[in-house]
Amino acid sequence: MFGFGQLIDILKKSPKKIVFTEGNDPRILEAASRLLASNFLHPILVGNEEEIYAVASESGFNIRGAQIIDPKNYDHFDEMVDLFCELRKSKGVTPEQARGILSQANYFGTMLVKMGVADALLGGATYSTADTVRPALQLIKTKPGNSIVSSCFILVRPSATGENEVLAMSDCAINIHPTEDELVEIAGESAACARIFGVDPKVAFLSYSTLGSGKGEDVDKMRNAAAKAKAKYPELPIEGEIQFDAAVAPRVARTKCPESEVAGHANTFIFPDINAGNIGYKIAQRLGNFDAYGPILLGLNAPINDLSRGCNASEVYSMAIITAALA
Ligand SMILES: CC(C)(COP(=O)(O)OP(=O)(O)OC[C@H]1O[C@@H](n2cnc3c(N)ncnc32)[C@H](O)[C@@H]1OP(=O)(O)O)[C@@H](O)C(=O)NCCC(=O)NCCS
Ligand SMILES: CC(=O)OP(=O)(O)O
Repeated sequence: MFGFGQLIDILKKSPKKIVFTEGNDPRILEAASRLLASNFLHPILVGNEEEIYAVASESGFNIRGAQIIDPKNYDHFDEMVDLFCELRKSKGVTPEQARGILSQANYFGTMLVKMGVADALLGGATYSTADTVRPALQLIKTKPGNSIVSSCFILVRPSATGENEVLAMSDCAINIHPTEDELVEIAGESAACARIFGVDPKVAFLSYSTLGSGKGEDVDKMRNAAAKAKAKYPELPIEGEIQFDAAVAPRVARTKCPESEVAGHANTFIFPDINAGNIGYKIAQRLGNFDAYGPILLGLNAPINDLSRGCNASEVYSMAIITAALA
């Protein structure tokens, strides 16, 4: 069963440094003050020191002991510029352009991870997902063996049995129109992510159709992706194409696809595109009383994660722990 205790235990054995790109956001400062009060995850705040301390003191958060790095007077800035130019040489970036780009906290923070100054990064409290993720895609790149970076939300809600109900939803944040093959990769990565959070994955490739009840290109895409995923991960219970009600409600499953071992019990949901995924996870979060952790980036070569701009300090704290523990 998923509990933050296990992730904190991992960090206690091997404390990590996490960089926050929005160092002067009150939600980040509240989370940083909580992290500083324990000793398993050390925050690095990007921004102007005076400004950060002013916001912290106005908001009543004690951030004494936090490392603050200001791109404007970073000792290793020249070294960072050189490395950036090397990494982006195929794009013909000049040192002057690099200096401008690296004065932005999202690029600067990502380079701190690339240079090994920080182990992990969390951003997106005010930066959009695109602006948080793009530097990572450009500089950190996909893991060997992966063709794309994608993402997963872990949704957690207390259930009547007292155990948490834990679900995984993908890709709600990165790939706008994933292809069949990308959906297969997203499913494999999401199932692996779900397992980390104690879920025994049962994967549903979602659609407006269940096993041929509806027709159309989008139905074909989810059916073909599910078939390819079954062939690629024979050990993984997979169903698709399948509607959400048949995926989660045993009574509906008995009517729509009685033979399926996944239908009625799915817990890892693959959405056809980002429209469905992003709307879907936010409905679960805002109307279904699930806590939503993510987007957790999958297939990226270093632990960097995004926040929703609607996040609160408690979500920042939890996402910081998730990000660093998965490092
Ligand atoms: C992720 C995203 C920002 C990338 O878009 P982009 O920056 O316009 O993409 P580009 O095609 O210019 O690619 C930029 C770089 O990222 C890489 N890239 C783009 N998508 C990628 C992916 N899914 N996986 C791995 N690398 C990717 C490209 O190869 C390129 O690398 P290069 O500069 O070294 O050649 C875009 O897909 C997006 O906006 N997704 C939706 C984000 C969003 O709004 N989510 C909703 C809220 S959570
Ligand atoms: C994940 C997500 O939807 O991010 P935002 O709310 O910041 O757009």
